[in-house]
Amino acid sequence: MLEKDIQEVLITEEEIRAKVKELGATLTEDYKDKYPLAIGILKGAIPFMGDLMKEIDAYLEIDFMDVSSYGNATVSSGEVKIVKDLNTNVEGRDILIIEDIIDSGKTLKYLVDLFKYRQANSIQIVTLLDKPTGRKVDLKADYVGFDVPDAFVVGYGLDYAEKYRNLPYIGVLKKEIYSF
Ligand SMILES: O=P(O)(O)OC[C@H]1O[C@H](OP(=O)(O)OP(=O)(O)O)[C@H](O)[C@@H]1O
Ligand SMILES: Nc1nc2[nH]cnc2c(=O)[nH]1
Ligand SMILES: [Mg+2]
Repeated sequence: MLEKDIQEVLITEEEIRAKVKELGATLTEDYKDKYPLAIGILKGAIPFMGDLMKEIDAYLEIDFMDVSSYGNATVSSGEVKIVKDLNTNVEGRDILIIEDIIDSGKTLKYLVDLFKYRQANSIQIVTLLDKPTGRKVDLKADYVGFDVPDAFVVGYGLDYAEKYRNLPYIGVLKKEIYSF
C-alpha cells in the first residue's frame, strides 16, 4: 500500500537492523561503566530508539523530548519549539541524544546547548542518518548509522506531512507526492 508512493529505497530493513546491532555493540562498550540517560527526540526517533535500546547492554535510562521545527514543511523553519520537555533532571548525567536524522543541525544544536545549560556531565549524539549537505550550523554527531544524499527521505520514523513513519525502510517518495 505505502510502497506505491516510494520512488527508491535508500536503506533496506536488513541494512538498518545490522547497523543498529553494530551501534548497540559500540555503545555497550563505551557506556558499560556509566549510567547513561538516552533521550529520544520525538517523533522521528521512535523506531530507532526502540530498536537501539535493546542492543545496549548497560544501566540505561530513557526519556523523551518533543521538539519540532519542520511542521508539515520539508525545510526547517529554523525555530525550534519544545512541545514536550523531559521528566528527568539531566544535571551530572551522561546523556545520549537519540535522533533519526541530522539535516540543518539546528534541532540538535538547540538541544546540546540546552543540556549544557542544564549541566549535563557529558552529551553524545547518536543519529541513524546524517545529511551533511543540509548543514546550516556547525554540528557533528558522535555515532552515525548512514550518510544520506541531499533528498527529503522518509520511513523508519521519518515523516512527510506526518505520514510514512511506519515504513520499515528509508526511501524517497515519488515526485508527485511532495507538494514543493
Ligand atoms: O537537523 P534539522 O534540520 O534540525 O532536522 C532534523 C530534525 O527534523 C526532524 O524532526 P521534525 O522537526 O520534523 O519532527 P518529527 O521528528 O516529529 O518529525 C528530525 O526528526 C530531526 O529531529
Ligand atoms: N522526513 C524527513 N524529515 C527531515 N527533517 C530534516 N531532514 C529531513 C528529511 O530528509 N526527511
Ligand atoms: Mg518531521
